[in-house]
Amino acid sequence: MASSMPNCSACDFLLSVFSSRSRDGEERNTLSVTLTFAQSLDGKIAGKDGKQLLLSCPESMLMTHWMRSMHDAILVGIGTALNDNPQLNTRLIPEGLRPANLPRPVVLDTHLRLCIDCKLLNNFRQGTGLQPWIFYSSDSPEARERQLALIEAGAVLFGVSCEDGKDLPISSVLPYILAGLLSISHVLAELSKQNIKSLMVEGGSAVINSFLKYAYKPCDSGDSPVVDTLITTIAPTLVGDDGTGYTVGFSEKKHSDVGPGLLGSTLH
Ligand SMILES: NC(=O)C1=CN([C@@H]2O[C@H](COP(=O)(O)OP(=O)(O)OC[C@H]3O[C@@H](n4cnc5c(N)ncnc54)[C@H](O)[C@@H]3O)[C@@H](O)[C@H]2O)C=CC1
Ligand SMILES: Nc1nc(O)c(N)c(N[C@@H]2O[C@H](COP(=O)(O)O)[C@@H](O)[C@H]2O)n1
Repeated sequence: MASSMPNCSACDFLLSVFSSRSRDGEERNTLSVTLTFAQSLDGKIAGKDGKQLLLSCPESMLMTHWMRSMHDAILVGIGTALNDNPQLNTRLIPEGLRPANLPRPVVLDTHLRLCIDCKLLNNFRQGTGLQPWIFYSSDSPEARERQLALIEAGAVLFGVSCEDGKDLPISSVLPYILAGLLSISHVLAELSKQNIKSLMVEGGSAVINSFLKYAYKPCDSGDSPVVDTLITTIAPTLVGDDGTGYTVGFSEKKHSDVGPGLLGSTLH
């Protein structure tokens, strides 16, 4: 893939970030995870009540689409799927340059709330997107109905268990369980089983929190950290306190290869 990328600032930036990592991934033969999102200077990824914001400049949006083209699958949470109705495709790459292989859309949707007429399913039905993979964890009769409706609409479903919150203080366990957060290690293990070698995680805030929580901690099944690469787009704007942000901080552990890149008006 990398060899077919044209000379442009977005591609140069991505090649500089990923060239060493792909060698690592090949050697380790494991799933590589990129966590990436756009934020304001004051750390917000969306406006009040989750209002979708265009934080990336055009150069940075193009970089994001090139980055999508370098991954086998793109993951978002159901909050983002319902709020933004994203396509998670590579349509901003000019047609002659756009790689033929499309990334697989993946949604973490504990209670199977995805709309059957969302763009992800519409694109699949129209032949312009891969079948979305939905990870869920519900066994109620209503969930059974939703399963059938989503399968009929074109989704592929994977049942996984939820995080049990065993590392949390006792007072936080109940709200955590009620939130129904799927086990990230189980989701990643299933994606690996399905031959996904590279995963790009785009958000939203709860999903970013989950991946930051696990970023520098080994999964149950392996020794490597879950997140291999973190790319944050920082837009020169302020959203304010009522905006939506992530709440989990970054670990103090030393990071290797930290570096900035400027594309258009945004820093990465
Ligand atoms: N600026 C950016 O780059 C991006 C911004 N966004 C924004 O994020 C907002 C949506 O964020 P949220 O409402 O927090 O929704 P989200 O997209 O993070 O989805 C959260 C939901 O996913 C489900 N889920 C299942 N397993 C989970 C797990 N292990 N960890 C976390 N969630 C899990 C739960 O039902 C949870 O409520 C929107 O306003 C959207 O515009 C979304 C993506 C990127
Ligand atoms: N890179 C980036 N910059 C922003 O300013 C954004 N708001 C986002 N949002 C993410 O992109 C999804 C929309 O994807 P499509 O354009 O529909 O393919 C949105 O759901 C967020 O995940 N990203």
